[in-house]
Amino acid sequence: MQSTSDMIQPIKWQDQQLHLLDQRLLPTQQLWLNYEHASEVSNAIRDMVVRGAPAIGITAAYAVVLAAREAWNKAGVNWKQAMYEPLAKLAASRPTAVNLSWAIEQMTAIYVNLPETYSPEKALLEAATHIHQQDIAANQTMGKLGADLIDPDSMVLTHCNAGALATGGVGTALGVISQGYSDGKIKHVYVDETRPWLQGARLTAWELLQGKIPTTLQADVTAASLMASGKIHWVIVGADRIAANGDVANKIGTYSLAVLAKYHQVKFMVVAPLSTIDWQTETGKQIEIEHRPSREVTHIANQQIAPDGVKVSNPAFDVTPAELINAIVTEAGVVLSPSVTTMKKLHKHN
Ligand SMILES: CSC[C@@H](O)[C@@H](O)C(=O)COP(=O)(O)O
Repeated sequence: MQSTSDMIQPIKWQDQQLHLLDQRLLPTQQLWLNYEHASEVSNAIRDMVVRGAPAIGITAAYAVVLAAREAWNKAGVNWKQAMYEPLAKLAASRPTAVNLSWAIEQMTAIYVNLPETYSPEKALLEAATHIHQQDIAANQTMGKLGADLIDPDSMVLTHCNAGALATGGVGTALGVISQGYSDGKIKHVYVDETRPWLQGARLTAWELLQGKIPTTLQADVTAASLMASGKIHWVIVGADRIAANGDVANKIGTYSLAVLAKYHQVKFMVVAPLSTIDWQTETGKQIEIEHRPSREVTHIANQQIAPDGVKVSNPAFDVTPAELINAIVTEAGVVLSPSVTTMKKLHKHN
């Protein structure tokens, strides 16, 4: 499989520290930041040093290890109580990507059963590493399952960044695209720049070029005329949270692409691990949408582009109704025409 991730691994645990590739500076600078304190990792997630739902979940799992070490050093046998505050801050760092609370729940389920009388660090590091490895394996499986749905010589459009930078492995949407390219299913990828944070221009275009996959970057507003020209066969995106009925929260602009795709008879694929499915949330209407600072819209690369004092709306995500989606690809299988009923086949795997 042609991989865009041979050189890209945004999250590393080394020398008892968490190392994150600062995604705010890509593609022009590659700077690694080191973390020893859980509260600093919470700030890193909030400030988008690391972003993308699965990557946020993996980072959070390692942050729980740091929180446990600090709790043990500070409170000794009372370390479990001392975990509450740092984990509450971690859980609040970004609200929409469910992988964050999923990872904290997985780690909590481990630590509640650990003895109080010795350091929890080793056991929790094993659990965090397992979450990381699981995501790498899920990416590989999803890549194959998604690529199998695509006809040879297809052209695809992707939005935001759902690649190696957003996950532990080759990526979700970009995992399918990499696999599809090496299988001869995909011959060209169009990438939305993804205003306002420009994940597409800064991250996805960079990853695809490293994988030597033929790529065209375009302004988000180009999608309609591109589809009308007949050049796009699939839109392939990731997800931040999938409700039990198959509604999908993903980067703002995903919903408009799904509406456009329906109108132009272009197929629409969502690729996400099981950790992105929130079975407690019945429909997309209940998903909390993060609103981010105005400055992301009024400025580009620290350059002001809007008048002082203008009112700004900056929702980071939108919800695509299940009825606009042709396939949800997970590591446990593909759900075609997602709905409450068809999604049920995945539930037994969670
Ligand atoms: C595999 S990542 C899927 C999503 O997390 C991705 O498409 C996305 O919307 C990321 O948003 P971001 O705000 O950059 O964290």
